[in-house]
Amino acid sequence: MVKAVVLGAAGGIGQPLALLLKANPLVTELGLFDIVNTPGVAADLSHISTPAKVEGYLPPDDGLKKALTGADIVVIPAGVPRKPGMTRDDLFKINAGIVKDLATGIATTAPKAFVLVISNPVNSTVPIVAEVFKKHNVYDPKRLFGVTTLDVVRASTFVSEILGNLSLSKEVVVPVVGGHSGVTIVPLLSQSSHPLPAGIATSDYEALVKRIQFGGDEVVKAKQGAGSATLSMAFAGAEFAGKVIRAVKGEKGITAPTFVSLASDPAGAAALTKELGQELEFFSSTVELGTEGVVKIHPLGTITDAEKALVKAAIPELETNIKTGTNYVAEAYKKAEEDGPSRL
Ligand SMILES: NC(=O)c1ccc[n+]([C@@H]2O[C@H](COP(=O)([O-])OP(=O)(O)OC[C@H]3O[C@@H](n4cnc5c(N)ncnc54)[C@H](O)[C@@H]3O)[C@@H](O)[C@H]2O)c1
Ligand SMILES: O=C(O)C[C@H](O)C(=O)O
Repeated sequence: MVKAVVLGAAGGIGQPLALLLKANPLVTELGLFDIVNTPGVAADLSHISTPAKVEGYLPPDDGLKKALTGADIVVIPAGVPRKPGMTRDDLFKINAGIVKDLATGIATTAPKAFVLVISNPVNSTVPIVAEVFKKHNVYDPKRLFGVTTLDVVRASTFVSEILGNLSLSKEVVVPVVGGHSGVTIVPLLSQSSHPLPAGIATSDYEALVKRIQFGGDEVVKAKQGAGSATLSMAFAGAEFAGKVIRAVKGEKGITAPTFVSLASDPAGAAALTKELGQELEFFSSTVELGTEGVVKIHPLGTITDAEKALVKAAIPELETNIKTGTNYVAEAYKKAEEDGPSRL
């Protein structure tokens, strides 16, 4: 039995993600929560002939609590998307509060659930969830993931395009490490399961790296103000959620790059920290998944000088993003204490 819950389920990502989770035969219950439209989305999905029982909830009458009760895995795509000219950090002001409130709901109702954060800026929203869970004394770093799978999906697609064979894209595996925004997105193309053409021009390699790092901008620009990636994100989110579910059900050897706390595997973190040359609280690296979540954080391994430079360039922004999330929760709790009795 697996209950999956989507928070933000009526949105551009939420709806197709809920569809793909409904199509996953391992999901037996699907809880959908949003501030609008979930009863309609749930009624629609409930007619699909797969095992999951679907329920939609809204905020009145404790909808969040009802959606989360009994949750095994919670995926969060709630929040505002970018418009042209915005960075993911520009979303922080609105999305930080949304994610903090939803994390409070999870901490109080489903503290053992695996939590997959899609809401941007991921480099900051994941630390927000961690800090809220710490405040509620329910933090298990092995169970919290920032979803960076879209970067991996893009890398597979763009590499297979360069290799002239899109049908390869399902098989092409490129570790993408670091974080999920601009220069913090670091594709390790030297470790691609399918090497780039021998003698690829430096300018072509650099253009590919840039396209993977800024693939989100391509979609934001093409949507002309109507939002950011939704369908490709739903595909990526369902892919990652599917891996977590399979691992939790006991399948061995499942790995994926994902943005995790380095406290989730201190031994793996020690090796990674040595490679990075400094400590970071969160980092996206290839992670082995198991029944309790993170089993092992893999090191970067052998990488080229160009990739070392990309990793180095990612670190300052990652550090700032992580601090932004952590400080936000500290300040919110401090303010709540000063203001007196609160709902935190
Ligand atoms: N991690 C990634 O790779 C990745 C990829 C694409 C988009 N995103 C991010 O995902 C988020 C959602 O994008 P979208 O295109 O689906 O946006 P959207 O506006 O289409 O949908 C967001 C949904 O969240 C809901 N929502 C708002 N406040 C809520 C709350 N307090 N509780 C529950 N639901 C709430 C809205 O009602 C809406 O239905 C954005 O922050 C976007 O930047 C992340
Ligand atoms: O680009 C965005 O804002 C959405 C998402 O993070 C993406 O990578 O497509």
